[in-house]
Amino acid sequence: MDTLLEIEDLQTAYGSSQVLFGVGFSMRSGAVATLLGRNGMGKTTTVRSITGLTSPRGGVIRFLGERIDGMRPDRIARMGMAVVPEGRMIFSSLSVQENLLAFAGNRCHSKAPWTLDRVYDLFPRLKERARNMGNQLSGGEQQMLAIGRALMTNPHLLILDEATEGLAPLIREDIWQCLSTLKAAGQSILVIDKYVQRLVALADHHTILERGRVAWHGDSAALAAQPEVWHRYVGV
Ligand SMILES: Nc1ncnc2c1ncn2[C@@H]1O[C@H](COP(=O)(O)OP(=O)(O)OP(=O)(O)O)[C@@H](O)[C@H]1O
Repeated sequence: MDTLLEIEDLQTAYGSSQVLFGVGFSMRSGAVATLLGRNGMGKTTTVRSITGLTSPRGGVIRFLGERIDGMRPDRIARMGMAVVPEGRMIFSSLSVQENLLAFAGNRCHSKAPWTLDRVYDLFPRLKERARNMGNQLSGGEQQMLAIGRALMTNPHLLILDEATEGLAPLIREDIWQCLSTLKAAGQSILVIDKYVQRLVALADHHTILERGRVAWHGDSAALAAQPEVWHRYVGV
């Protein structure tokens, strides 16, 4: 499998406050990777650095073999990176269907691209709600819509930042199931979340951040075998 994302020695700051101190990890195409760590450890800042929302002060980020550190967020998105951000950010005054169509495209030139019908197959609930406005949806439905909308861009890499935050356990399980389906279909996914036990079953590779540095990285078998690592760095 090809390397999809490579991060080396990432240094990111907000003004004079440095948050990332040499973060590095890489992801292969088709893999599901996680970024784990307690609140405030730098996960969202890492995502903001990768997606171009916050320019890193130092380090290298390569996506599809091309350097993207310092590149504008819209250009990075057009290369085939889609983020489901914390807070979902769906358009409340557009219908479900309009939200899904707003960013439709085939950025990874897939032979079997995501379409409205395929998204509705993945999330039948969205089909039932197709004509409802974004602000009429439950939290779980909004999350499904945010994921569906990201898929409609046919991204090489899908990034979910705290996608299950605030969701009821059953709805959260729906989201995990959806990610399993996407993984089986070969979608590369970077997941930021705190449900280590569930992520060990879903993902291939994990990077744990502690105060802006990589505290641990390894595969699911290694993480499953070291629950003390979860307790120490993720607090579960
Ligand atoms: N816009 C900002 N300006 C200044 N400091 C910030 C900003 N955003 C985040 N920080 C600080 O950077 C550090 C890392 O935050 P970040 O959001 O990356 O952590 P996180 O691991 O994603 O945590 P959470 O799960 O709480 O979002 C924290 O100390 C936070 O207070």
